[in-house]
Amino acid sequence: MPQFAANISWLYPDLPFLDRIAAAARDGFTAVECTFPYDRPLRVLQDRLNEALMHLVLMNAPSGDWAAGERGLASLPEREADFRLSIQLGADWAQALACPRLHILAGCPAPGAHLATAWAVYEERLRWALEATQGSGLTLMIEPINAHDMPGYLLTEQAQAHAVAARIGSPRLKVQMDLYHCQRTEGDVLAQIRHWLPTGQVGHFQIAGVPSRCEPDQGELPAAAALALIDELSADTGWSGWVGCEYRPSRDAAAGGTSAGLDWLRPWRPEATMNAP
Ligand SMILES: O=C(O)C(=O)[C@@H](O)CO
Ligand SMILES: [Mg+2]
Repeated sequence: MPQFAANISWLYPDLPFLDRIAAAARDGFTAVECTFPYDRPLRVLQDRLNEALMHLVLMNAPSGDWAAGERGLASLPEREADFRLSIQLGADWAQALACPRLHILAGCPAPGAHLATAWAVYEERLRWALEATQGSGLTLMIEPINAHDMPGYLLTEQAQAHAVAARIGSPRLKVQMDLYHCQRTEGDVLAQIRHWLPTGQVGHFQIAGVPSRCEPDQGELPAAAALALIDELSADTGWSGWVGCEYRPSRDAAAGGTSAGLDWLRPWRPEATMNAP
């Protein structure tokens, strides 16, 4: 059975960030993931995770000036010092929160930038990050992201990410396969899962409906078939990661919010005590 993590940067939007951990626990989740936890007190975050008996399974390293349009620093030649600091800070927080996976966003090279240089910088920075976090137990993640949501983002296709991971060749560098981005960019998501999961280079899945990015069963993503395939291939290959629920709930609080929209998850968690009726 796939294991599911609630992405608390996206789910439970009607609650304060820290309260989303307990809300996810009430809905039967045993793990959460998030994007950027850095503006909350670390100690409070630790306490909330412990109180809810919740694992944090994925977070992002700081990714530059988001408000100014930056989406990671890893491929930006002029941001080397800031990139290194972001990895050190991200790794420190991940370790303090017992989070085993740290996503490093590739970044959006400036319009007109020399792309071959951006790719070379990206690989060199990932190698540096692996070296810098050696002994931490952290797995570093790279995620192809679709160009509708993140115009200009360097890493858009599964094959690009897997080629980078294969060239670097570290068991601590894995691909974060977000089925929403994959379906929007490349389509044929079942064939993509069948192709890439057995490589051993997929370290985490994420899921959302396409194209709305709402509940996974809304829209064109074959969510149930994708999860069944992950289940089947996990049994064949021994893959045992998480599926992050990274979507924008379609129901507002008056209509039951995130919890009421979790019906799509019910077949996969028969043992869980889910709030949704
Ligand atoms: O946008 C996504 O998809 C993610 O997984 C984020 O972590 C990128 O910020
Ligand atoms: Mg994602």
